[in-house]
Amino acid sequence: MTNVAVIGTGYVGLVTGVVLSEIGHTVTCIDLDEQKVNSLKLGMSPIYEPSLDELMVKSIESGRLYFTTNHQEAFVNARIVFIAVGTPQSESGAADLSYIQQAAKDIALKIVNDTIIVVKSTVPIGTNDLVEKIIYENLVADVDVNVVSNPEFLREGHAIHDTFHGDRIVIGAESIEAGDTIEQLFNPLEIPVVRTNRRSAEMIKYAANAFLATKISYINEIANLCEKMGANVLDVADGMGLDHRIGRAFLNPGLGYGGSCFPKDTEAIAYLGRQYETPLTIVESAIKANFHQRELFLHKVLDYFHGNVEGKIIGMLGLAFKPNTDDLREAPSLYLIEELEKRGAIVKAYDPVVKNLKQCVCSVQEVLINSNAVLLVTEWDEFKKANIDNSVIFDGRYIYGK
Ligand SMILES: NC(=O)c1ccc[n+]([C@@H]2O[C@H](COP(=O)([O-])OP(=O)(O)OC[C@H]3O[C@@H](n4cnc5c(N)ncnc54)[C@H](O)[C@@H]3O)[C@@H](O)[C@H]2O)c1
Ligand SMILES: O=c1ccn([C@@H]2O[C@H](COP(=O)(O)OP(=O)(O)O[C@H]3O[C@H](CO)[C@@H](O)[C@H](O)[C@H]3O)[C@@H](O)[C@H]2O)c(=O)[nH]1
Repeated sequence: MTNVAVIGTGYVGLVTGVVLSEIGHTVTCIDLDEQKVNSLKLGMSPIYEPSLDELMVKSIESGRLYFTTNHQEAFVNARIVFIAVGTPQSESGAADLSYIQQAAKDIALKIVNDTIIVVKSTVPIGTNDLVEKIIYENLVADVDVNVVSNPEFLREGHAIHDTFHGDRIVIGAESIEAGDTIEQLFNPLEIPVVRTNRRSAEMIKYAANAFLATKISYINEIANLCEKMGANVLDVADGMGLDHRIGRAFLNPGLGYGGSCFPKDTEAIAYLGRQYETPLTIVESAIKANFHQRELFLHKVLDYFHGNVEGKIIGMLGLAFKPNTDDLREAPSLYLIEELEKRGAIVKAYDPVVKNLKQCVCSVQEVLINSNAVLLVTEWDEFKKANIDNSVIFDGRYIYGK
């Protein structure tokens, strides 16, 4: 079993650390955020993710999972160091690599063993090369370093399940031995492994996310046409999805995609296309269609009130960008709240997990009572069972039947 360090304890770093320790490795997770590390040490996860807390506590108690803010402490025994820091969108649309660059410098200054560095963050093609360069330029100890790309495919809300039962593990390595070591690390998971060079591995991640985002934008445009033509998009999606070449997954129409990945990753790959003068016109269109979908929904609501929502009470069911998470990054709810309040509406919202916005109320019932209209924004199971009979509902996720 191997001694591993993980830099970054967000969705990806924390889940990676917990799962690696669950399959027998000894893992130390590092984060700069002291408050986060203190709560993690007590077995409290800062994010809402089904079964994460239980597994985390189990691993801490078994003595195979540690947390620290001190890189040196984490690296002293580590043979493998994962980088799982954020790669947010910068103003140009490109991925902001400043956290990655800082992590590479931290590694260079503080590792003391021959180490394999695994880049798990979603990064533009060529970033693993950059990480290797930064490390070798700043390396203090006389040690060997290999950099391996291992993009992550987990979904929020299913993170633990996806890590144990992923469709594939992608390992992009220039050194066969380093790639073999990472493959062995994941061996107990018994998930099919795809071996490539580093640049292909980096591309697989962006190409997969952009494809899924495009699939969503595609069905959303079909849904808009269905509405005008008397077709039922859910029947259409079922009929299309039974063709195994298409598949039913990611054909759920609605308000479009949000979250911390699709919006920024589609922008980042589109940016690369422009940078390398190979425009990704399909992805560019998917991005535009996604934004249009939110606008269209907003305009349906405004039209219902003849363009004037001043003083109207608008109820909102769901705030998180999707069910089973508390993540609000790029959530359509935030766009809708801003646009409606700007026009003088009073928004009251209920989400089973997100409780910290000033619009939050305590129950579905509270949303339904007295609202002039109700917007279904996140398809939590709880809302599927709610009695909505007497309300004007704008169903942003097509959950209320065909
Ligand atoms: N969230 C997802 O579902 C998901 C899935 C697959 C891939 N990804 C990718 O994985 C990466 C991480 O995403 P996330 O959602 O886990 O990020 P996050 O923003 O939730 O967490 C990143 C963490 O890294 C810490 N950090 C930053 N720089 C550091 C440093 N130098 N040393 C120690 N800690 C540092 C931050 O304090 C933060 O806690 C991104 O590239 C993202 O695109 C995310
Ligand atoms: O048929 C669908 C499926 C999803 N969505 C929306 O798409 C967004 C993303 O959903 P999902 O993919 O389930 O969640 P994420 O946690 O963002 O996961 C995506 O992004 C991660 C980060 O890169 C990847 O690791 C995952 O494989 C990829 O699915 C959400 O707003 C969903 O509401 C739809 O509108 N229709």
